[in-house]
Amino acid sequence: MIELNGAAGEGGGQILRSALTLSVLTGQAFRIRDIRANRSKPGLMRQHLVAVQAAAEVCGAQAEGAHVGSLQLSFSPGAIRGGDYRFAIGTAGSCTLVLQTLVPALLFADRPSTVRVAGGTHNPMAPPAQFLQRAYARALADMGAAVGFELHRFGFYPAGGGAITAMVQPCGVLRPFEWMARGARVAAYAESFVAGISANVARRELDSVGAAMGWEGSQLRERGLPGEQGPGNALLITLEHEHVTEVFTAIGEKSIPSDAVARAVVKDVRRYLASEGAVGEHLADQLMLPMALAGGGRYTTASISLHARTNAQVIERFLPVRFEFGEQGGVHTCLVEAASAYKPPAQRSAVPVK
Ligand SMILES: Nc1ncnc2c1ncn2[C@@H]1O[C@H](COP(=O)(O)OP(=O)(O)OP(=O)(O)O)[C@@H](O)[C@H]1O
Repeated sequence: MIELNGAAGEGGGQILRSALTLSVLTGQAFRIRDIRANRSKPGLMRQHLVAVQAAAEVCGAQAEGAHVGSLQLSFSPGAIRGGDYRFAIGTAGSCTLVLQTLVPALLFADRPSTVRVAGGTHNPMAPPAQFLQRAYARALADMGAAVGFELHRFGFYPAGGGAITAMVQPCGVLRPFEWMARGARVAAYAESFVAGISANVARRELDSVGAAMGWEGSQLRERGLPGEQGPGNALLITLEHEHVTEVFTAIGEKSIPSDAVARAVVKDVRRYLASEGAVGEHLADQLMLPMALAGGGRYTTASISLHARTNAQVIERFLPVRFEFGEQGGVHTCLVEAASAYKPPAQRSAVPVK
């Protein structure tokens, strides 16, 4: 039984999600205490609970302590089964974070899977659906994984009501990959999605982005959505480079002027472009688990977050891998080393136990 402290390091829901994915894959049970203990609403929130329930369903696990507000959880996994799954968060909690818990596990299932999750699709502090479609799926494809994401309907806080489906093909084994430079620019554009609020919001946000970035015409895309998918607003900037695609996001709120929403996303884009790092802050922490499964990999980024370091520590508890972080000339590197790539139980002689 692996014992985890849910308040260690950055102390967020990621500790739980990485543990769930790796428990399903390695067959190792775990117990976690002090889940999100330092957060203003500690313990399991709906999004985390659905991640637990979803992970349990895909492998027939036993879970104790799986209820909203719970600070402790025990999880004993069974064998993973591919198939067609549906989960509903029931609030605007993030669908994408639930999907990121299941997708790496289902890559090693016995057959293809689809997973439809209903809830929030464009939340602050979580990847928006387009991040999964453009940035995350592309990086997984670099490692040999065929994963697609379909956004059926937007879901914004507080109503939720959005839905995304992940389509996952078993990959057999992931291959190590290196993202050391982003390469030449292929495309750059901003999109403002508005649902149930004035189209002027989108226009003002895009005008501000255009002025700040020197962009015009088709680089500034107004995306009006059916009113019943709102009210809500998300401003996204996508940068497609030769080797990496990044998506930067700001979620509009009633109390925040359009100009401030635009400034927030432009600041993140400028920070990324000012660095030689290939991947942005969020992709950096999301690549770590698949890289560990691939048994190797490396990337450069502007800085390594506490979130990423905490994630590395959790991954190292489940897999015989070692993360190393370095820095040269202001560019940070994350390297993962392992004797071999992860293989599902049918292909390996023994479950890797640390
Ligand atoms: N704008 C964004 N674009 C892409 N990914 C994002 C963005 N904002 C946050 N993320 C990702 O969402 C994940 C959030 O993890 P985190 O543990 O903070 O979430 P949580 O479960 O909501 O936890 P908590 O509320 O405990 O902090 C991280 O992988 C982070 O990189």
